[in-house]
Parts: sequence; C-alpha cells; structure tokens
Amino acid sequence: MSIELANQQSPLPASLLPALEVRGLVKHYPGVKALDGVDFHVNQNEVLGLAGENGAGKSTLLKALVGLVRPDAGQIYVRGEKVRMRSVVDAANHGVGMVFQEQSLVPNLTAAENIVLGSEGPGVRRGMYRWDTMRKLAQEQLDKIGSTIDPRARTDTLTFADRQMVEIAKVLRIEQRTRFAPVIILDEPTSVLESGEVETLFTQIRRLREFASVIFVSHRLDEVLEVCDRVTVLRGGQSVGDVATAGAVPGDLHRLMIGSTGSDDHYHDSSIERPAGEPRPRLTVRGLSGPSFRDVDLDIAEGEILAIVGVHGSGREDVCRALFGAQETVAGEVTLDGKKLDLSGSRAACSAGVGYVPAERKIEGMVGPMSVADNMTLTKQGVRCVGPLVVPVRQASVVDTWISRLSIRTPHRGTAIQRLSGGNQQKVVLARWLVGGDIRLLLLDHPTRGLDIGARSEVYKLMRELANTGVATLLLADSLEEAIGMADRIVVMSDGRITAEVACPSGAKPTPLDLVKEMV
Ligand SMILES: Nc1ncnc2c1ncn2[C@@H]1O[C@H](COP(=O)(O)OP(=O)(O)OP(=O)(O)O)[C@@H](O)[C@H]1O
Repeated sequence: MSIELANQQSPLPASLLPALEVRGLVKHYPGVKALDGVDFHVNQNEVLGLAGENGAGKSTLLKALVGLVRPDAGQIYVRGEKVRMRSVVDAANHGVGMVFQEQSLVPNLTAAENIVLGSEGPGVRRGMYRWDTMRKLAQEQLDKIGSTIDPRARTDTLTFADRQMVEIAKVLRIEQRTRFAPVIILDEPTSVLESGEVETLFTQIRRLREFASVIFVSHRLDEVLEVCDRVTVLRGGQSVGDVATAGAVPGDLHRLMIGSTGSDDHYHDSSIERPAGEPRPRLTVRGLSGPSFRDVDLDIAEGEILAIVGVHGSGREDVCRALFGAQETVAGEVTLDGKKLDLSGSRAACSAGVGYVPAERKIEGMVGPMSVADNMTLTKQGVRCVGPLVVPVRQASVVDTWISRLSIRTPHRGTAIQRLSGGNQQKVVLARWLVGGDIRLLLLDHPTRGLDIGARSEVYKLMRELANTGVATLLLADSLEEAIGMADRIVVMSDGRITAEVACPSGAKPTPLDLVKEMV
C-alpha cells in the first residue's frame, strides 16, 4: 500500500483535511469513458450528495472508492494520504465502506451474525463462535445508529428498511480497522423505501454525521437536498459543479445534471387525450385472493391509469404479480376485454397482451449477459422474424428506434445489458413491452425506480401516450406524488385488502395528505 501526502507544500491541520478526496479519476470501458477525470471531496462530518443522470458515472466512481473498479488514472486520498483501493478490504482498512443497492446480507443468518460476519474478532475463539459475544458486538453496532432491531432476528424476517439498517451497522464495523472516522457510502438507499422509512433513514444519516462522513447517492433530488450538506453533480463522467444545499432547489441540481434548463413539471398532465365517450372496461378483477391479499376487486377501463398505494406488506406488489401469472392465487376471477385471463403463468399473460415491469429489475426483469437488443425483444419474437426466419435487420431497426426514443445510453444494441448503468437497464426493460405495440394491460411496479428526472419524464410521457391508445395501466408508484400526478384513480391497500378509493381526475387532484389520511 503506497502512501503519499496530498498537501506536502502547505499541510492543513488534520481536522481540516477532507475525509476523502478524488483527483482526475479516469475509467474506460469498451466504447465508454465512464469516468473522465472526476474531482470531488467529502469533508469530515459532512453528508455529501452525489447526483447525475443515468450513466453519469456515479456507480463507477463509488466502486472505485471501495476497490471494486480499478481506475485507469487519477488519485484517491484519505485524510491527505494517497491510497490505492485494490479491494473492499483495502478500502475498509482505510475506513471507507459502502452499503450497496442490492443488499448483501445472508438471509438465513441472524442480524447479529450478518453484522459480525467477516470481522468476528472476539466473537470467535479457538475456531468456535461465541454467540453471546457476537450478539454484544452486533448490539453495539446497532446502538451506534440508534436501531432497535433485535440482533437475534433472522435477516429474512426483517423488512427491507430494517435490513438496510443491518447493512449500515455492518459497514460501521470498519471502524475497528482504522483510527480515523469512517466514510460511509450509501448508493440509492431510499429507492425501495416508503416515505416513513425514508425519514427513519435520514435520522440515522444525521446521527452518522456526528462521527463519520457520508456519501449519499439518489435520483430523488428533493431528498438529496433535504439530507445532504453539499451536492457534487456528475455529468458525462466529470464533476460539473458543487451546490451547497441551503436554499437550493431541485431545479438547480437538474440544470447542472443535464447542462441546460430542464422542466421540473415532469408529471405534465396536459398530454392526456382520453377517447370521447364512455371508456370500455378493460380489466375486471373480482374476489382475487392469494397468500398475501384477499377479496381484491379492481376495474381498469381502456386508457385508464390506476395506481395502488399502500405501505410495505399491503399486498399490492403481489396483486400486480398475480395479474401477470407470477404469484399464486387461491380464488377470484379476472377478465381482460371480457375474456377470462389465464393466471397460471407469465407466458399466458404475455400472449393475452399483459406486460409487467418488475421492481426487482436485476432478478426478474432482465437476462444480464444477453444483449440490449435481445432483452428488448425477449417476449416479441415477431419483431425479429419474418415468418419462421430470423431477420436481424428487422430487430435492429426496431431496437434502435427505442434506444433513441428513450435515450438509452449504450455503446451498441449488441452490448450485454449488464454493462449498462442501472437506469438504462430499466429503460430497456420498459421498452420490451412497447416494441410489439400490442399491449393491452401494463403492470408497472415502480417503473421509475433508479431513473433520473429526464428518463422519468420520458416514462411518464410514454405512459400517457399508451393510455391515449387505450392501454390500461396498473401503477405502483415510487411516491405518493407520482401516483397522484399520473393516475386517474387511486386505490389504497392495507393488510391485503382494498380499503379506499380516491378519484384523481386531471384538474381536481387530491393532495398527498388526503391519501395519507386514507392509508392510516
Ligand atoms: N462493467 C461495465 N462494462 C461496460 N460499461 C460499463 C460498465 N459499468 C458501467 N458502464 C458504463 O459506464 C457508464 C457509467 O455507468 P454508471 O453505472 O457508473 O452510471 P450511473 O451514474 O451510476 O448510472 P445510474 O444512475 O443509471 O445507475 C455507462 O455508460 C455504463 O453503460
């Protein structure tokens, strides 16, 4: 490990040195310069936001900071010392740790075991686990962030939000390895949290700031401004600006992100042109029951967008999956355009004209090693064939149209989807249901998760265009504001049942508070 001082000429007092600093970091991938000379720093006891459009280079930068990506050029300094991060362990030894978007806990171990795993210390003696000591060590970590999670609870019984707390407690174990305050990186930690859980996380982040530095990455600019002291904006692999959050508004960040004046009015209601006359019913659900939902009745008309809101455990995700044949049901009847919908599997759903964008994109939504083009046309073989013959040029032209229409950042249509940034992968998954042009019901489970503002606007526009052609949409939105902005009608689910319905017509939208009242 080579160490070199960053400020040999005029060393600053140790307390004023940045906790972490990056200068001129460069990383090439085939056909892409993911990092193009990034400079940024996070001060001691500071919460620094990192914002940027999909593909701006945020994840690559974070991975370089924890030794998962080897930069081609540039330097990283920890408290003024030049360091090389060759692995996660190297980073931990320098007090830098990351909580990943895809959680890394072992599900059938307890919270305590997960927290201590890999740095057991006195938790193991002569090769034997000392359970009481492990629990005590884990409890100390949980106490640091003020968490009340039982260290004996199995991780797979915890909510997503609690699992995230366990991850943070685990990452804080790096404190044992260094005499300095740690730098904790949170990569899109709020993307799957409900609003109450976000508030809890923010409380923990403020607590962390008392003894650590935090780098916080999110596409939700209002959240970035709420919890961070300062925000560094990345564009095209470069840092293009630093914004102090006091007094700043999301538009300030957005302008830097896209390099021009953008519109924050991303729900823009005006493009709705419902067909004249009484819309015909498209989806009818009666008495649908499954392991986590009961007696669900729903109607969605042609061209209607219906949002279901509810907290974790409300059952709404499972209803959505059930309508795609991906979740078992025990009772109920579902019809699409008057015909019984076969819920036995996703193949039947696809051929009936049902599309599904799952929230767990990496697990359910894409085949990582396959190309962008093949992922996009996965369920629409007709797009690539004339009769029984595969005609690649036909696939190419359709795929290129959607790459350009959704501004998907990919070196080529033949690039493996796993090489794209998270937001661009999501756009490909969404485009899959648009290429055939024969969709009748679209089930969208958090379709804008991980998308930047520009891409989100594009998705909203597409949803409206599809609605205008008669597609019925069931939306599980990322926020109450998104549900209100996009839906014509909202139903509330709680404990597996529908408990309320709120009209949401253009020009007479309810407020988030109106919805919250129905949800409690
Ligand atoms: N393993 C890889 N191989 C090839 N290209 C990659 C790889 N990882 C990232 N890239 C490319 O590098 C660029 C930056 O990607 P990165 O994931 O860092 O962006 P991001 O800002 O985190 O985006 P998002 O907000 O969508 O997650 C993108 O063009 C992406 O396609």
